[in-house]
Amino acid sequence: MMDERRHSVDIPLSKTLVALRRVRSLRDPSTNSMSKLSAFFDNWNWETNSTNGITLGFVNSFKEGGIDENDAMRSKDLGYDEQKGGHVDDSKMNYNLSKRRSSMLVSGDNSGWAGLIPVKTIQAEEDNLSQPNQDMGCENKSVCGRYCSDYRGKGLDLNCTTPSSDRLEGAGSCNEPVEGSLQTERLDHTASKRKSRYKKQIRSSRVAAGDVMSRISSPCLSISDAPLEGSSCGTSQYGNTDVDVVNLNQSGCGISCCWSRTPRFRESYLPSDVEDQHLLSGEVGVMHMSEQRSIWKHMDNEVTPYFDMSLSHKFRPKSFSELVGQNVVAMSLLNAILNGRITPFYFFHGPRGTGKTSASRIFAAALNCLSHKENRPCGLCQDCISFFSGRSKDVKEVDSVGVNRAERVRHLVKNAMAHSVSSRFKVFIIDECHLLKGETWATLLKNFEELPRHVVFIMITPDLDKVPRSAVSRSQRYHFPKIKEADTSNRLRKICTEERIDHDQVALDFIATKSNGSLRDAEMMLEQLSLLGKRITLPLVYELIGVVSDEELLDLLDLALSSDTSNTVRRARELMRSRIDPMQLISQLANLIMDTLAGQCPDGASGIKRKFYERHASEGDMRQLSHALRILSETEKQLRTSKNQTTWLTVALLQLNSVGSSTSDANDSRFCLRATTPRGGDFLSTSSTAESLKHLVSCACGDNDPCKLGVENGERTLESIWSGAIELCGSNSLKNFLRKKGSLASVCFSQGVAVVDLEFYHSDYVSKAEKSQESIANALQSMLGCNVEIRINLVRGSSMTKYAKLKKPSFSLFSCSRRMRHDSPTERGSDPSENYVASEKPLIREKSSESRSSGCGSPRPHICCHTKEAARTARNSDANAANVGMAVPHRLIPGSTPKQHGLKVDSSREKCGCQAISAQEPEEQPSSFSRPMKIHKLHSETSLITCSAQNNLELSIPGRRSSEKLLSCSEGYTFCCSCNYYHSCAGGEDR
Ligand SMILES: Nc1ncnc2c1ncn2[C@@H]1O[C@H](COP(=O)(O)OP(=O)(O)OP(=O)(O)O)[C@@H](O)[C@H]1O
Ligand SMILES: [Zn+2]
Repeated sequence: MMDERRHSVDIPLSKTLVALRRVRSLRDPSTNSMSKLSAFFDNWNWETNSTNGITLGFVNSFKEGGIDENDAMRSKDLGYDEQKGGHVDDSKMNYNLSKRRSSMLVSGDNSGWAGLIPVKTIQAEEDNLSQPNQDMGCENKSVCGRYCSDYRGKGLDLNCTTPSSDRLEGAGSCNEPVEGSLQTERLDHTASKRKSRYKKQIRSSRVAAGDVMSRISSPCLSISDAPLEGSSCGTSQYGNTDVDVVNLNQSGCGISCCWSRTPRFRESYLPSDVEDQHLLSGEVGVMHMSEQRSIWKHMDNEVTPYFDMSLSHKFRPKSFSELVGQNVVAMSLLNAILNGRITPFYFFHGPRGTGKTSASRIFAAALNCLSHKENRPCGLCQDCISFFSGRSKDVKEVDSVGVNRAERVRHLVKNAMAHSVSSRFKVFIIDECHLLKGETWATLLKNFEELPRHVVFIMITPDLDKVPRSAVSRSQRYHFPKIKEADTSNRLRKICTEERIDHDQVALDFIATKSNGSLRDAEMMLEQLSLLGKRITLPLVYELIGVVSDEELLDLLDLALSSDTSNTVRRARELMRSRIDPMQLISQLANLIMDTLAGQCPDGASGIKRKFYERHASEGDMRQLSHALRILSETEKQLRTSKNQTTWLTVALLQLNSVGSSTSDANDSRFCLRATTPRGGDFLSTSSTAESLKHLVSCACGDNDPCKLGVENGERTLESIWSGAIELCGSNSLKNFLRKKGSLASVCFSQGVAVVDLEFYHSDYVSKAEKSQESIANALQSMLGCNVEIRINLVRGSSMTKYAKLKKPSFSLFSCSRRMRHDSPTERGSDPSENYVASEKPLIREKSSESRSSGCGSPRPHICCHTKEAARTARNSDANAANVGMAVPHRLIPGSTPKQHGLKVDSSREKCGCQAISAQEPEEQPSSFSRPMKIHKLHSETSLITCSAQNNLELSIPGRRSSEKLLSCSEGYTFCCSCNYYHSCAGGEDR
């Protein structure tokens, strides 16, 4: 038509010529007619202009008559400015084109762009699917992969997008014909490049075609089957319930239900919905990616520039077989359908991103699928097509927020009661149903019994506990567990292959690990990484998500477990200063330790990791690691509320090496340092608890004669601690006194408290020390960095001979006198009626019998088993002892006698003036003792002891006066703290 209105835009000549060539190339060589984009380009007019060269004009061939408002608007949108009449920015033009097309589509305006590319033309192109034709203008079909195949699978030979690195170029050549034309100059330069790829593309196109076939089992819409209902497909069965999502398809369709019209932001405003929206629209065959993008812009108030679908939307499963890692659920749901065992209420619950929403849609489709085959939804039948194209009137996704209003839920129920339009089932999918109010649930449940058999509610929630029990108990519940790492990893690999994302498998594995069972999270992470445009490698993943590499982690853990305090601090600070989140670091350390404890070296673990596992396989290491794990878990809790996470994490790391590898039981963190030699010589100085504890650790880790090593280390450490503590004492006289007259005999760590034994060789010194007890305790506390309980012991007979006697190796090793042992009934022996209170067992053992008697399987003699309760009691007891500043007796192990230990036994009590009062009930006999006890009176002071020949029990009498002595008894021998000798007292009678 000559009077057709033309709107012209000036573009540079070179571009125009290339564009012309390009337009020609769009013609089908056989018919010489414009194929895919013919209608579109038929509406562009190319003309020369004397001043501006060639002008590209838009011909409104779809309007008969002259200018109308739309035309004017279009011309404006195209960038034509009559006043200026000059060149218009290409990008602006393209943007306006998209925008305009979008608005026309959304508003149902068929007169303009929507009509430019008749469905028939597209349909015709469908036939050429397997013949990749450059002339069709889609040179990147092969690259487009899933896109092309998907759309073709749906009978929509829409434009293509090029994922990954080819995206931009693809966009130029495929998605945006106009843009493509305008940019052809650039593209032309790359023509040779494209040519070389052409062969590849042909091959890939075949793959794409194959993909269509492979997706036959998926519910893909085929246009030949699809009734293109246009914009007037009837009134929604749901009427104006208004409970639906925002209905962008305002063109009169009235359908307010669709396949993926979830009202949540992430659903509503992401590309898959646009895909769905496009499927919803009457113009299914005419929408191009550019148009989709325009819609996305429109949907997002034209703020967010979308260029592509997110991976998680692109790869949303559309059949049960595509659901990853939910085989049980999928099979169960499918069988329910096949056996006709459908209930009105279903709950899909489980962690986020595990496929609940996808499964609910698949289930809804399968419920109405008309196929007689087992593989449902077939994607081919009438119902599947209308469902997947978003035109199903019987499946509805309900916004849980929207439905929360009373009138809406009533409306919903009313609609549910109505007959389904064309399908067998009327399905309501309510996502995030835990957000429903009580009254909404009440309304739903009130009508539950009356619901027709054809109504199915699928309620989705991540947390079933937040849903009323009354609703849950009436429903079938399907739990969607976290997706296994292997499944996630496989899925990611598949996506990478389809999307041509260059990757290292180990990086994908790591993403799978970090996604915590959420496939969506994994896909999102992959997407982020793919956007970097680099090969996805492990370091890249580390960098993106801020985790520490294996090497760094193991290095740090090794330092922390060793005594290298300064390097531990330095390394930890370095890591956290650079990029690592302390919480993340703790979690990684914990995972590493857990793997080591479980003895699992993951397949594919790095060499360095493997070595670490091998290095920490001994029993001592295991104990150390399990304690480290406890420290980390406590720190993790602390970090959650702490503002200074870095500091506290560093503190925790420093504590890792304080782990009692000398502890025998994971429940008890006690360990002990004990001096074995008389004090004297130069004392080593130490600077920190960690430093002092390293000796202990090395003791426990040593393979050769650990006791000896432990003793030596312990000795050195004690000296260091003592000298350090003395330095911290305020007064010089106290310093001198402690230096000359006192020594540190042992330090026992238990439950964060250090029980310190100090020894003095004269009672005067003891009393002097008692007077300065507070200062000494403070100094030791500063030195050890933890709470301290001190016990001031008198070592009688201050001669070194006596001292040396007490320090005989076999004895001194176990002279941490407050070790607790709570024997099991079998260990205790015959009488189960014996009522054991938290008892303290002598820890003095013969070296030879250590491994046998320790009960914890440890070969280390200074290790024994403790229970928490025993430890607690011991601490109380120790505290009491410390409070009174009394000497603590040494203990004997069952079956041994003092003589065997080279200890003096005083058979004539008169020697020290001890008087044993036999057969006298104690005034404060604890009820827990079932056996009669003997009370011995030593000197004039009353002490309570137990004197059972079989059991070695010691009483802790609450409220004991300071004058009372704490005694112990072993195999009938009692240690008298007054005379420092053992007395025999078996059965209350001296032996
Ligand atoms: N089991 C799965 N199989 C395949 N893809 C999955 C699976 N789970 C999640 N995905 C991917 O994650 C995306 C989101 O899944 P979906 O919405 O079904 O999860 P969801 O469990 O409903 O999550 P939410 O609880 O957050 O709603 C899907 O588009 C898909 O790409
Ligand atoms: Zn079907």
